Amino acid sequence: MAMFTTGILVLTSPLNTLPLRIAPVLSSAAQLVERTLYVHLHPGLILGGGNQPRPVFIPPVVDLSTIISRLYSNAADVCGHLDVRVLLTNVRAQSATSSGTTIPNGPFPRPQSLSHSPDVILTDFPLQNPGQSNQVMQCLQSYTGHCYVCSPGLPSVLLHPQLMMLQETEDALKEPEEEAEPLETYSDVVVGGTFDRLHGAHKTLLNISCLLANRRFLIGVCEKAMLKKKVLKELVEPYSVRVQRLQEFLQEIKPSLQVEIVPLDDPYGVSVVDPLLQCIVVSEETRKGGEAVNKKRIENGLPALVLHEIQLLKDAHHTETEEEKISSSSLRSRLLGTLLTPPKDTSHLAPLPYVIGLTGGSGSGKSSIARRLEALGAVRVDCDKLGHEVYQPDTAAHHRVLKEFGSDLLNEDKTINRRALGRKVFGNKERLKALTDIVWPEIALLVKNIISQAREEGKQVCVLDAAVLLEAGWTDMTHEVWVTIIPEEEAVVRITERDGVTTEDALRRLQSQWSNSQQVERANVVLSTLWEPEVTQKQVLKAWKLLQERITQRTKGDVSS
Ligand SMILES: CC(=O)SCCNC(=O)CCNC(=O)[C@H](O)C(C)(C)COP(=O)(O)OP(=O)(O)OC[C@H]1O[C@@H](n2cnc3c(N)ncnc32)[C@H](O)[C@@H]1OP(=O)(O)O
Repeated sequence: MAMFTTGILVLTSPLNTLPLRIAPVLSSAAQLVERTLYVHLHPGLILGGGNQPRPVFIPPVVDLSTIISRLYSNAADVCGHLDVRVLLTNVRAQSATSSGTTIPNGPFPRPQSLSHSPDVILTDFPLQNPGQSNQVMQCLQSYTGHCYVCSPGLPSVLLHPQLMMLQETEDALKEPEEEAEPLETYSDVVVGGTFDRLHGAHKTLLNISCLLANRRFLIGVCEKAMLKKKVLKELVEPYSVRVQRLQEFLQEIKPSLQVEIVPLDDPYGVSVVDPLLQCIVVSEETRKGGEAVNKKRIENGLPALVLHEIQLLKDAHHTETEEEKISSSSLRSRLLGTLLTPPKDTSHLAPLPYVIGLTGGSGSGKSSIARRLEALGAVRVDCDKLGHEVYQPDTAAHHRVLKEFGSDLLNEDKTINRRALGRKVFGNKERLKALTDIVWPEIALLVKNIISQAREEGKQVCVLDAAVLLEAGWTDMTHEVWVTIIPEEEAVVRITERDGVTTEDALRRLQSQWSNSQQVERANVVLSTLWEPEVTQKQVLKAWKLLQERITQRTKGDVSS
């Protein structure tokens, strides 16, 4: 059970033993800290050795970048819930300052204030003997207080007092430590990316870029035009949110850097015109993009950038359908079926049956999801079908539709030719509105009757399977809105194959409905039928399980109030 919200972990193990210690140290830290774990690197720091150690600048070396990757990769494996941030305030190339001039490193700056105030200090420093513990903790508090703004008397915890670890360190120290290989650094460094839901791989890229940059760090962040091909693009966080997260992260990681964040509308952005840039940081996947940037720079008469490649982090928790690397697409797909935004106030509705308004573009698989929910116990209300019922001959709607759209719509058996009616209204906003003004109130009455009947029968959940629930303003009838999405190209293929209509007709129909993004904005839960049926089923089971928990919580609340 975690006892603290935010911790600072001061890592003191020498660079040659640190890699082995990271995973156990992070696991121990994760048992104490529940939200943010700042990591301060000071390899070889001696605590409690007589002299009070002071923070000093340490040079960027190749091993340090390996440690950073290892830290984020192990953090993703052993403490995925923690927001880990490796602080580089104390890492500086000998000759570099924030202005880029070449003077030797000055004194260590004033203590840095952190956005989350720490409530515990942790260290991997091994005790020489158990009696030394108080002295080491005092030393740790004083050292950390010189680096970061901390409240006085913060508790400190020694994570590895075990003799076993001490032995291991001593053994390692007996081996001659190799001279650390310096890392080539640059005044101006650039990276590009979407940076959706900042994860360990992003943080590695950003931290290593900060390690490489002495003066300025330029980041191109993908705007809408660059997101078209992304999986579940509708769930990508808004540009402003992504930028704000980056700014907050980088401000803490290396406050001395000049950080510039610019929108990226094409794969190159300013990287091909900025003469001051020296290095671009890429991954195995984006190396080709980096090479393309250099080609353009040379065409533009600018020097090529050094390509610094970092390794992609593996995602130990990835499922069969997800990518092996840590990726934002996997994070987005894990959101499917979960509650993205809490339900609005629905005190005007009877608490049960709990009504889910399930909507989504034509061909998005909404009805197949509704049937899966029905199999789990929900009452399914098929609004398309109810819509067809209101056209029955000798009903008010039948007469009004013929009056409005012409009697040429009549089949021989006096029923309305819906396909022909569809051709008249889909793609023509005014005509469609004329139709829905007639039929929506009628369909809504039928829906309300079914919900009342479900209530009388003691049913817990009703699912309104309604293609244009949001457009019709029917959210007032529902406790939650669930939206199914698939890319438009896929929807067109499904519609043409299923309904035997042309691509143009399919597109016209889709354009008569709200876009995926507009629907997702109003969704409490999002689902997608883009993958195999088993994947859809897993999402539905997850959504159903979480829904049951919400309903139980609500009913408990109602009973106790
Ligand atoms: C609020 C609601 O969602 S009620 C349910 C939707 N019904 C309506 O809005 C009533 C108006 N629409 C209609 O009466 C019929 O769709 C007609 C007459 C236009 C066409 O009838 P049909 O050719 O039998 O087609 P059908 O009713 O199966 O609809 C075809 C597709 O258009 C969608 N659609 C239906 N109405 C609308 C509408 N008003 N706007 C946009 N798309 C619509 C349907 O959801 C369906 O797509 P999907 O099954 O992939 O989700």
